[in-house]
Amino acid sequence: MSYLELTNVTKKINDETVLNDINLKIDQGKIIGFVGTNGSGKTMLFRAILGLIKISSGQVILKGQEVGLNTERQVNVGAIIETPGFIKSYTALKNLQYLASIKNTVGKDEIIAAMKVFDLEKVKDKKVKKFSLGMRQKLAIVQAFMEKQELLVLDEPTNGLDKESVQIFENLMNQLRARGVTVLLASHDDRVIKAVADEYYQIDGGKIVSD
Ligand SMILES: Nc1ncnc2c1ncn2[C@@H]1O[C@H](COP(=O)(O)OP(=O)(O)OP(=O)(O)O)[C@@H](O)[C@H]1O
Repeated sequence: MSYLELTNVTKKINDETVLNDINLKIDQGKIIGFVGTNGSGKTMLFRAILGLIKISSGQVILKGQEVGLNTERQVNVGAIIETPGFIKSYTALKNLQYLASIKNTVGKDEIIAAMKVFDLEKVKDKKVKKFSLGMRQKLAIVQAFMEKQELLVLDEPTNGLDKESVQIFENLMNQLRARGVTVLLASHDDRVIKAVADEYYQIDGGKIVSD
């Protein structure tokens, strides 16, 4: 059985079919890209994989467990889905410590080590409200991998990142792959995806149109 398997996944909202009979099999330890224009269904697909929406029909199975709205996930998943919801009056470090306190698997030292990937340890005591868009995005990437999550679901992770930071992101993806982490990566910019993904799929109108 594949690590992640989607079978006939369809999501209808009112009269619109936003995911249309998606079938996917993804092996552990791969970086899989999803490319598509605005509104093609990438975020909705990720919501279905994360169990954030009730799909209209079909099935999502992650590591042998069906993903649903009311099931507690066994797999530790890191995600960036839409605008990261940090507490703006908290510092960067306090935000990450707060998120880490939910599972309580990593402490301050590990969090700071993860921040160092993007040089964020220098601004760890700065409040997130004073962060630029790119800095927030880097913080979102850090929260997605800082607990050594085994699956990362990253929607437009390089949004707002400068060239140098995109390069750091690409290096990070290669390091995570070497550690056996599985990454799903969506972007309307196929450059990053082509640079890091083992395979990628094109999504159009809620359908996978090519791979
Ligand atoms: N809350 C919602 N209610 C109704 N329709 C929605 C909702 N959210 C998304 N949609 C529709 O679902 C479709 C897929 O949207 P989705 O957000 O998955 O696209 P996307 O590929 O992630 O686009 P982008 O590149 O802009 O992030 C679009 O047609 C959109 O209008």
